[in-house]
Amino acid sequence: MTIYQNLIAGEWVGTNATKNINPSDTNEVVGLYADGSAEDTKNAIAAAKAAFPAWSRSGIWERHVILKKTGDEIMARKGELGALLAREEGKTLPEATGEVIRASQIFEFFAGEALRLAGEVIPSVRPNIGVEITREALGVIGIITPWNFPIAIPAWKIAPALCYGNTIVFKPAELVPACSWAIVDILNRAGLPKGVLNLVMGKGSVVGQAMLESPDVAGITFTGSTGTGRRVAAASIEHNRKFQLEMGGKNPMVVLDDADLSVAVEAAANSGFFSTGQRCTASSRLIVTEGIHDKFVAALTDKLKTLVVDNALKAGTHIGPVVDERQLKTDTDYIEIGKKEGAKLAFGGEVISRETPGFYLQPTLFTEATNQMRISREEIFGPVVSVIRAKDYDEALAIANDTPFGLSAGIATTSLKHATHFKRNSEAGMVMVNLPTAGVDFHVPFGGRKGSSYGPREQGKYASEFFTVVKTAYTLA
Ligand SMILES: NC(=O)C1=CN([C@@H]2O[C@H](COP(=O)(O)OP(=O)(O)OC[C@H]3O[C@@H](n4cnc5c(N)ncnc54)[C@H](OP(=O)(O)O)[C@@H]3O)[C@@H](O)[C@H]2O)C=CC1
Ligand SMILES: O=C(O)CCC(=O)C(=O)O
Repeated sequence: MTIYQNLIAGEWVGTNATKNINPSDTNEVVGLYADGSAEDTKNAIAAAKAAFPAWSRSGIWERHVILKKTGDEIMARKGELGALLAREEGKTLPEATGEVIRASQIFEFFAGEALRLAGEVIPSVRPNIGVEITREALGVIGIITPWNFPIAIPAWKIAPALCYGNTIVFKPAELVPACSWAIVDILNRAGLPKGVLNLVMGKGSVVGQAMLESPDVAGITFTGSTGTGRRVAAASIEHNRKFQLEMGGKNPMVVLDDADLSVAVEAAANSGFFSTGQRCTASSRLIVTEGIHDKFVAALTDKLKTLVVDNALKAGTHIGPVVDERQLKTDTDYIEIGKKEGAKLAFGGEVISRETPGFYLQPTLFTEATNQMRISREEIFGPVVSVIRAKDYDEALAIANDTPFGLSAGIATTSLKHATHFKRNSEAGMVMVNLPTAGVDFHVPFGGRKGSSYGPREQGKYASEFFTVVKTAYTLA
């Protein structure tokens, strides 16, 4: 098997490799991907540093063309890349293809943004002096991404970094290197100068750690677990480096007595179980008021009975496998914790076998949970959801906000008064009314509050806040 190599200073390098395994069929090796070293990371950082002066002063048309070409190629290859994503991560083919389309749209969006870079010219408070406010590129950006969105998250970090004139060292999650390799290959062929984008696949504890320790990395954008996020923060403060963290969620969805039952059930099933619950925006706490509680639980349970858990590539599959054995163990451990805590297992809870050997878990619903249980407080990151009773809207809102996280929050209601109040008073970065808590647009800000996020928002034009530094220049006329 050929080894998909790392890209360092414009050269494909690396002979050590790890296997990328398909979680729907563990007999299948998706490919062999380079296992980079700390030395590789240092070389990549040096290459990015050397490429920075020229790229940060490159013309906006050059950046536009490269980003546009990349978006176009990703879209043209959406079927093939969608299948690759489904094979390496376990998302169903329609979900994976949707994610590939989203990555393409992100590149198209930032291709447009490159042509809209602008500053401000304003008068000084002193006579005969002009003031210019501009945004300049930050420098070498370290990009560390998780396994759950193998193409969209790299896209929404790489595209703005390049658009605003930064150079990059990119370390994807070890479990899902294939889509990352593919977009780096596309960008490289689209004409990026050598050293502007460097790919170092390998272990977080080796490649990621070497990035954290380098004084030459001016900014790190990270998505992943809270534990690793804290390491990124501590190391970055040491180097006076800018950093941006997107971490976990324990996102609530409130269902009120006046909700449209079918809207509420669709939103809850999508939020909690699609993408196998492996989304930081997934809703794993359904907070349901007394009047609709029993009807809602019955209808959601009926819906879960119809969902097919199977190989991600198979037509008709609604829920693919869990990403790997370690995450499956985390999920099943939490199911045991939920039972011991006294929550009622209303549906699922079992690991299941399919035609191909993989990490298949039934969608799992607990009822009679309280917000103090560990299953209600800690991010599980699997298809495991709890229903918590609330006596009325006020109590439901209080429970929704009683969490260390604050990424997204949803409400199912037909009341304008409650929807408006919830949008205003939810302590989350993203609020959804009669919609799933997961599945966001590519052109508007993404991010949360409290323990979920740190630093400026990602995506849309708000991304410039992280990827640039502001300069104020005064000139005597
Ligand atoms: N908010 C989100 O979107 C996500 C949240 N999670 C949460 O995190 C849990 C664990 O997932 P996991 O993949 O282990 O998350 P991690 O935080 O370990 O992984 C995220 C990224 O950080 C890298 N990394 C790991 N250790 C270091 C380090 N010391 N220095 C720098 N980079 C490092 C990883 O590399 P490598 O993969 O090679 O180890 C990966 O690229 C999940 O169960 C879930 O709760 C996970 C993914 C996404
Ligand atoms: O819900 C989405 O669309 C994005 C979720 C996400 O970015 C994540 O889970 O990391």
